[in-house]
Amino acid sequence: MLCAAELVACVIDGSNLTDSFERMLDARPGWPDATRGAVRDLAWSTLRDFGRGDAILDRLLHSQPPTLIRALLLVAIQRLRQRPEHAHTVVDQAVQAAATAMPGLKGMVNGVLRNALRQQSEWASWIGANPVSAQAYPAWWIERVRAGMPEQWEALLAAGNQRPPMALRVNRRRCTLEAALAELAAAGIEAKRLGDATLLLAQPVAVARLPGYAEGRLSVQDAGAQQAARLLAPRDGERVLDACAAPGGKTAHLLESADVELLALELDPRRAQRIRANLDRLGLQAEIRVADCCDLRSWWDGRPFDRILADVPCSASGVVRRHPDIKWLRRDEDIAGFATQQRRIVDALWQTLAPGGTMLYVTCSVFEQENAAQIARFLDRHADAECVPIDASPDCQLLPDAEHDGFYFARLRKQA
Ligand SMILES: C[S@@+](CC[C@H](N)C(=O)[O-])C[C@H]1O[C@@H](n2cnc3c(N)ncnc32)[C@H](O)[C@@H]1O
Repeated sequence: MLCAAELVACVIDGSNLTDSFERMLDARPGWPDATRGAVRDLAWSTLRDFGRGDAILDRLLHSQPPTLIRALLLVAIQRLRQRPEHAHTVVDQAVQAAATAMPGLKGMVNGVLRNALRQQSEWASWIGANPVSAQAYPAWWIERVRAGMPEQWEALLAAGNQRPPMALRVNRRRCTLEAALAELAAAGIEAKRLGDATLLLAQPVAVARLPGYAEGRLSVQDAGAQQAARLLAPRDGERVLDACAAPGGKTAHLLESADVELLALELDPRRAQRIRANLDRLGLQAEIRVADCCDLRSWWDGRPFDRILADVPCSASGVVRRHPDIKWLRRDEDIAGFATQQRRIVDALWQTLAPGGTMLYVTCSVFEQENAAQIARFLDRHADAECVPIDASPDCQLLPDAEHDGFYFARLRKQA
């Protein structure tokens, strides 16, 4: 419980959750999968519950404790809400954790949690008293989604508070879907077919348990993310640019789909290394370059691309259940910053697309400003661009559900 509280405290202090967890794992190489999973589950569930633990604590605390102790109380309250039948164990674990981290505050933690338990029947009304704790999102986020999707906003917010599904992509160069399903079944892993190369697991499992993963027959990739290669639909012999490529999930899928000449660009050198590792595992080849895709002079040789994947940096609001720290770390004004960055990227990349070529614009966002509004402005600026419909619509906004995360896709064709 203390490790989960440390992760929550890192996020409260402004750090990225995934990076903080990776640092924690690096410092504890011997941790078994079960311990990693338990710490992850506790920290991630606590952070998904944005504002709910605070709504309870604010009624019980008379002064602000140090961040780590507040984080510990949030983790304990989340656990108490999830597992009320284990209340005494949860309180004991929280008190022990406090005794280890800040012995002087052990009594306070004990007192607050026992007081909380005595008033458990009030929790629902405390949480329901304001929209932030009721929905478990910051107020600005609720407003943005409500304005953009007046009919779906509540379902959308609720979906972002669930545990995410786990989907796999079968590397069709090395394995068939049927063979992968049979291998999973033999390993006791239940899965169902979602698409030509997509499997959805009944329950998430540790990657190390996946048969064929190390041998490159399978990858872990959300089913929504797998739509990108289907929609860009590269053909053998084409020249393809993956402009924002790391960690390389979609790069690999494009290379599994057709024999293309692919250039993968990535701004962050550390993240770019992950593209190489992914491609090596899957037996795939591409040119990988560390570059700012907007700075054409630094990387473009002037030969146009037939297809471009622009999987641009974004708010990640469509994958918030996988990255719940973004509810805590993002600010409303950040969204305009992402929109500006996205605009620079698509305007630069458009110059490198061949006449008649296709650029797929992708975000994992559910905010209109980064999606449909961004593309409407792009079409205003570029008279030679048109949207190629996706399933009879000009674009496609996938909302997160039990099968996939939230993504936005717009397929743009340059006039020949
Ligand atoms: C949404 S992620 C890409 C995910 C990736 N396509 C995949 O499916 O695995 C966006 C990536 O773009 C990179 N990026 C951001 N700005 C960039 C730029 N100007 N040029 C190249 N890469 C950039 C980020 O570092 C990040 O790795």
